[in-house]
Amino acid sequence: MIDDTRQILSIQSHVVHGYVGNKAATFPLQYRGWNVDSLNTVQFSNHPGYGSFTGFRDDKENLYKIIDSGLINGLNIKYNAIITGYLPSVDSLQSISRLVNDLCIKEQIPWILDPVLGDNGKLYVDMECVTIYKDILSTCQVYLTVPNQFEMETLTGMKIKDMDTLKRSFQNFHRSYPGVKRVIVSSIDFSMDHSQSTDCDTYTVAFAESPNFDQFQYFTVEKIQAHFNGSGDLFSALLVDMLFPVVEQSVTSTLASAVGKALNLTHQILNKTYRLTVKSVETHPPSETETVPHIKDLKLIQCAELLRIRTEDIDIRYPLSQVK
Ligand SMILES: Nc1ncnc2c1ncn2[C@@H]1O[C@H](COP(=O)(O)OP(=O)(O)OP(=O)(O)O)[C@@H](O)[C@H]1O
Repeated sequence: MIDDTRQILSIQSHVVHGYVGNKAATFPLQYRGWNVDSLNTVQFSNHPGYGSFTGFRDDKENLYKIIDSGLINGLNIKYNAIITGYLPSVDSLQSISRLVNDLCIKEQIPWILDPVLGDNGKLYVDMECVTIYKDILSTCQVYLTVPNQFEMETLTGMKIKDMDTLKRSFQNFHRSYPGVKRVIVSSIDFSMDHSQSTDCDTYTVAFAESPNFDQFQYFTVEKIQAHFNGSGDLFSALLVDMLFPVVEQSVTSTLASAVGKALNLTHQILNKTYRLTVKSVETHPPSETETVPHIKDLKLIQCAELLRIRTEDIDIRYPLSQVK
């Protein structure tokens, strides 16, 4: 019998309660046939979105030793992919990124980098991390990066207001970070710019790949009227799965089809989470500062059956467009 499991190193945050970071990525990946080596960069009681939390951050020496002496030189593990998310300090971001870059180049491992900087106009890391991420992206070999709109704007130094500025931001990105092969901007909300009379019932998920960052493709996706924690971590985990299916299954041939399938599955999970949370949403309406309900915990366990679907059976439900 052929062992067709794949092996991933997932370097992300951990919460004891809830589903963000490694907790959002591990279960879906395991369910879809991956051996997940999850290296937790922090251990917090819960997502900071709850308003309060306790816990601790691991330091760069520990994280470095676990990867270098433990997993790579100790056990000689060969990974099919490495994903990096939240790293808790400037030091750990710098040293772990260098280590992962060297390893990925030496062993030809695809590196999926989530440049965790912030969301909705706000930085939630030290300002210095922006400089470090810029440095990493301009000097390293990255298979795929998945910034959200705010992160793309921060990394390219320009606001994304419409298709024209989005196009320029992809061009700027490629000029500044030529070693990054693929970029997917996970959710662009043109209605955030109140001077634009765009409809706010949809998101745009846009992507471009080397060598041609002068053109990009995008899906227009219907918005669920809620703010979810962990959706980005879930989406990048599912993307990895769609990009590297087991050899015996039909191979997902294009970035567009991998994005389309990952979006479909993400949305089914978010929709089910929304439905299952609706009762408590009704009893806990959005606060005065929020315009939509804040759903802090994905209902991943209740969505287990959704995760069983074979990659080739997942439809691409959203319209795909291209800008040249
Ligand atoms: N309210 C929503 N309605 C529909 N889709 C959503 C919604 N929120 C997130 N998504 C989907 O999940 C994907 C990833 O979410 P998002 O872009 O918000 O990630 P993120 O900002 O990195 O999130 P986080 O870091 O909080 O997990 C998006 O591409 C989008 O398709």
